[in-house]
Amino acid sequence: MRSLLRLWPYVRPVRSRLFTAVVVAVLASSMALVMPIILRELVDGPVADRDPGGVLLGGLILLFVGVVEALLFGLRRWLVARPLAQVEADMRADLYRHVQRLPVSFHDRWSSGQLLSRATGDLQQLRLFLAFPLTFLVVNTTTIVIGAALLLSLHPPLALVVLAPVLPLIVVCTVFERYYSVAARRARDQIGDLTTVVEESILGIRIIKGFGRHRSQAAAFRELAERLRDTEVRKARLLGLLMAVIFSVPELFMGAVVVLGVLQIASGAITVGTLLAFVTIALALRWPVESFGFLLAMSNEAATAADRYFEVRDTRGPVDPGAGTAAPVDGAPASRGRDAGLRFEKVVFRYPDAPADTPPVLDGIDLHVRPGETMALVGATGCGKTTLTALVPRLHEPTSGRITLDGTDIMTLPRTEVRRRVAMAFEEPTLFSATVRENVLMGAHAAPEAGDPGSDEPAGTPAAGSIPAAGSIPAAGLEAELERALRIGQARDFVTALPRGAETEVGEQGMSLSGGQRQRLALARAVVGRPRFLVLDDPLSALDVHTEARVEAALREVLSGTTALVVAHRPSTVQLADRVALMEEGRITAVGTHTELLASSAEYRRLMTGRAETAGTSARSDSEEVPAP
Ligand SMILES: Nc1ncnc2c1ncn2[C@@H]1O[C@H](COP(=O)(O)OP(=O)(O)OP(=O)(O)O)[C@@H](O)[C@H]1O
Repeated sequence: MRSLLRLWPYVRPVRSRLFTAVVVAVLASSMALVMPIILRELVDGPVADRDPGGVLLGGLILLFVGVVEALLFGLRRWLVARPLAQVEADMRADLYRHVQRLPVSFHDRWSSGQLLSRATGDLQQLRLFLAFPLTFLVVNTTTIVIGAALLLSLHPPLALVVLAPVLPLIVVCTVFERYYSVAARRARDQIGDLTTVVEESILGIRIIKGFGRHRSQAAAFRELAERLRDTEVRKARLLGLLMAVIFSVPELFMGAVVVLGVLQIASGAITVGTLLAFVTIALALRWPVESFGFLLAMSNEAATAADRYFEVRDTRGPVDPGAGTAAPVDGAPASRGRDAGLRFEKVVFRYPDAPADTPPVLDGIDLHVRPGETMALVGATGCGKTTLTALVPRLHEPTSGRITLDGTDIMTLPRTEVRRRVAMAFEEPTLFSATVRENVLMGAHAAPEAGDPGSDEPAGTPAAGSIPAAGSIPAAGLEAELERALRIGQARDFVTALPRGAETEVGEQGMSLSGGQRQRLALARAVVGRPRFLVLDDPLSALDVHTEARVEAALREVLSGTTALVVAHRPSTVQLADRVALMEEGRITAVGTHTELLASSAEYRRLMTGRAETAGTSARSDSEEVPAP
């Protein structure tokens, strides 16, 4: 009940329709109880008196009552269909919005399948509950109470026999509820796990095919599907048991009533019409009683679905201390002092779910990227480079220490403002199923929405397929900016060659493009808004040498006007930087120019030359041949 009561804020706007629908359903059900009374009058009156006119009239009245019952049930459906579809849509929209705002650490923990199943199956279950069990639990209880009162008024001793199983049935239902809710929760979680496997297999179909893993993948799927099947069978068994009790026990008592009733007629205590009315009312109560089994089961499923839905909704992102504060105006005095640029001060970071006794991923990072400077971040794989870059746009937040943009602590700025100032391109270039233009212009953020201070997402981030907002660039300049960004990403040629140019849809995750093409669009997206700060996580890794050289040449133009932190694995990318920071096991161990570090750091020499040798590109990257930036 507690779980289901939480639906009230969504149900409130449609409460009058829902209430009307319940009243209409009660009226419709009462029609079924009126019929036996008419029947009694018919049998004891016109039928006993052999009056054909009376029988015809009685028949017509019965027909009329039946038609009214059908119309009322139809009206009930009409009343609830649209409002409840709206409730489902509102809940889904709220869930989507909430999930979009939750921090990256939440998404690291939650599988996509669990989120998908909550946004689809669980919400459908809730709509079904509001449309059906909620109404009929009320309607059937009312019908049973009215029916019981009618039976008691017709013949109290027989009525007590019919109603005798009510108490034992309530006990059985309570026990059932306890077991069924456990199985229902397990089934819904297993559906979430299964959805994750299906989603992963579809997204990773190339890898599965490439490695011939379809059999093992199918086996993994089958195992999960069988587990779900077992849980569903358990649910069916529990429901079957309940239904067997609910169906058979009243039936036995019905049999007893018929025998006792016939004896009563024989002794002249009641009329045939009274017994007929009695039995017909008792039979009319059969469905309300029998339906309690599956109504309870559906309510249980709905309570589980509500729990799962609110589990996500109750997850709070970290509070945004900067939310609501006015962001300092760009170019304010602080930005011109010694604090200008991007500065890390004693930054320590540990992933939220990391065991407490493990060392932090970043341990006391002190680094200053001066305004207009490009700093390359070089380090062995897994040393924490990506993690460090993710802290700048506040995808994660430092465990301790601080990061400043032009002297302002990013924790005092609203997230939307941080992300307006900082643009990113990741090694894995994610595109959305939208056009090239929409994907690239995503990087042009709109001004933060009023009343949206705590959002984890920039206000201008569009949903996949929607038209992005581009607030900081005037509409007239948008075309030119798109052209410029595509030119820097060396993407103009291939975009022009696409069937509809920049208006071409790139398909789900941009899979219709090559890895290098996706990377170039992601780079264009990062530079499109002329960001003040640019964070690039090895953004050229998928490009061939010639394209990489062309992109680098164009990128120099952008980098000269921005403060940039660039994760570099290759000497050629290092060439873009003014200085290089060497990272080892979560610490910055050296900072200097490429030449200085080559001369002073054995680890740096190893990374620059060793990488080249294993990659077989020693001619390009041998330390002697890599020109100092
Ligand atoms: N979401 C996460 N949760 C927990 N630990 C993580 C998470 N992401 C990364 N790590 C751990 O943090 C460490 C640093 O990872 P990170 O991706 O920052 O390294 P990197 O230097 O960028 O590596 P690469 O050069 O291979 O991209 C690794 O040990 C990794 O296992």
